[in-house]
Amino acid sequence: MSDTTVFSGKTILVTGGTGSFGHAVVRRFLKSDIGQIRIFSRDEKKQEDMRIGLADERLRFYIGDVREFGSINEAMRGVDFVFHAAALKQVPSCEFYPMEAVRTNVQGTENVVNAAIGNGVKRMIALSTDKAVYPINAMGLSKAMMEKLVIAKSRMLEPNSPTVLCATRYGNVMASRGSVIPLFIKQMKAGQDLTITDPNMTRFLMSLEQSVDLVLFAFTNGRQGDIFVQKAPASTVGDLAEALRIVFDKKNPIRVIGTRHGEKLYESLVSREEMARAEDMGGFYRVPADARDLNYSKFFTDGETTISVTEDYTSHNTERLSVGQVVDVLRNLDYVQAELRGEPSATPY
Ligand SMILES: O=c1ccn([C@@H]2O[C@H](COP(=O)(O)OP(=O)(O)O[C@H]3O[C@H](CO)[C@@H](O)[C@H](O)[C@H]3O)[C@@H](O)[C@H]2O)c(=O)[nH]1
Repeated sequence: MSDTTVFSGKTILVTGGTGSFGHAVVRRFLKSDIGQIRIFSRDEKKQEDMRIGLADERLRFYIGDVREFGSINEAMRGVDFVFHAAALKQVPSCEFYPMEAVRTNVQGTENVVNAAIGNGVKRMIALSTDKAVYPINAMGLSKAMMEKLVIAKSRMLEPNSPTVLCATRYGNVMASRGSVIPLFIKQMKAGQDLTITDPNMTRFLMSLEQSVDLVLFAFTNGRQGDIFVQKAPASTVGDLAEALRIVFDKKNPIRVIGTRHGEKLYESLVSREEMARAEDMGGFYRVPADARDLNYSKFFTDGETTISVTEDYTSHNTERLSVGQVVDVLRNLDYVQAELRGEPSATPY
């Protein structure tokens, strides 16, 4: 890791640290001369598996729930940097239990932020999703509120506050647990039809490693209340299925099942309203915190002329990968390589 000097001897805390992102970020940090990594999560079994699997004395495990201020506050003592990944992220479960999404994603984040401020943490990066932009499902809505909360809290901090609060947003992580790539592979291997919702539906494609890159970019470049997005290519679901059939040399028929509850034809990573003030940083966009203060004038009298002429940044208008390009991307994924070698359960968590 190139950021060795920033993290030398420091203590970081990862909420939701036993999940896919947690594993990826921890593996990255263990290559550096980090002082201590604290994993904060609810599930003791997953913590035990991680402790045994990674076997590194710099790891510390904290059982707790972001919903309980006391538990996160205790884990935050003496911490320099926080990566806040704990969340309810399944669209259907949040849809059925929206208050559970509020409790974890909104109130839990408030606890994390308050504990970070109270303990003089230097940087706190919260992980959000493209589903928080123009949200239509409870998961996205709760993540949108999480972002608003981070920004509102950051606005209330003194300019010289030792704590900087930021967020990152990313799209679908390829081959993550329960996602469409493992599903299609399972269907192909079982000789079943590939169940496609809508062949023209698009999603941003990102690897787990890129999600770590994004969070570290936010870490290095973040100013108070910033939201960071990494530019990413997209593909249609139809092309993704076709590419997987090529990679696995299968001819399973396609069956169109229609759009599922709570899902969109395409996702937006940056809204039109945000694009009007976003800073293009090459591979990334920085969306600075809305500078309106509590005198409210900009909510009522001072408008923004550029908004109407700007487009949002979506999986429909970003770089579109061809089937051949998706094939190349898939062949590079560890998960796909393991599946091709016939090593199932390549996702360790
Ligand atoms: O049987 C299926 C399942 C999915 N898809 C499509 O494949 C794409 C990706 O689907 P999926 O991998 O399920 O991702 P999303 O629905 O975009 O979101 C998933 O990934 C998010 C980020 O990890 C989670 O928060 C959500 O709960 C989870 O549904 C979408 O266009 C789906 O319509 C199909 O065509 N057929």
